[in-house]
Amino acid sequence: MNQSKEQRILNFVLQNAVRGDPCSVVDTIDKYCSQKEWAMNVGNEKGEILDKTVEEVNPSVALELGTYCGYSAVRISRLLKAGARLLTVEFNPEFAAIAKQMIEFAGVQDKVKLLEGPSEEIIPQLKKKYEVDTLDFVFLDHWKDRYRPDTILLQECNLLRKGSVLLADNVIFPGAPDFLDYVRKSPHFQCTYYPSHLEYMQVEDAMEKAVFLG
Ligand SMILES: C[C@H](C[C@H]1O[C@@H](n2cnc3c(N)ncnc32)[C@H](O)[C@@H]1O)NC(=O)c1cc(-c2ccc(F)cc2)cc(O)c1O
Ligand SMILES: [Mg+2]
Repeated sequence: MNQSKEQRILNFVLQNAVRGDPCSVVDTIDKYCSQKEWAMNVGNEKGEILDKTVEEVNPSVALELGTYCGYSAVRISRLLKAGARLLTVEFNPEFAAIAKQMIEFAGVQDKVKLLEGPSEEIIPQLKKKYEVDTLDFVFLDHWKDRYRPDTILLQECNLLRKGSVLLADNVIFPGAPDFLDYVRKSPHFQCTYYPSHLEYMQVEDAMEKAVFLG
């Protein structure tokens, strides 16, 4: 049976990146996806906005919604301080299997916990099952029409505290208009807009940062 695109991306990393070096894994995925096959990783341009936000927040507990192949899980976890952890959620079993191997090859498996299932089921389990108190940082990169309901769910589950930072990918393309409307109109969020481009393309995209005010 011929390989999936995600399997081809993983194989290219296994053959060309340096085991245990997260930066080389990130760079190798970007090389493959810009030169050979486009894929929906956050990419290097928006990845630098992600890096700056993670460095600014310096989270002890971070959540990612939408792991895909693990590109941003490796990108985020490489910046985490000792003892900090990233929980990343993916409901497609094929993608989760690829991401697990990507994370292990990069050598960040001790910082990353991959949770397989839909965000709407996993978010309500974070406190009791995954021993989360509150989240310092959340990267939203899953189905774009889930950003708003899952942001509300995070609030309902008391997973956000004063200063928790949400960063959302693709708020322009494919777009998350209801999420933008919600956080920008809410008195509980302070928002910042970061214009950028769709990964590996010259198409306009952007990221939105929403800081929870309590
Ligand atoms: C949604 C995907 C990312 C992943 O999210 C998982 N997922 C979903 N919903 C849930 C859930 N509810 N719980 C857990 N996991 C979940 C899924 O299985 C994918 O692996 N991301 C995108 O679709 C995406 C698409 C584009 C894009 C841009 C231009 C085009 F012409 C076409 C597509 C760009 C991007 O930057 C993206 O991020
Ligand atoms: Mg994205």
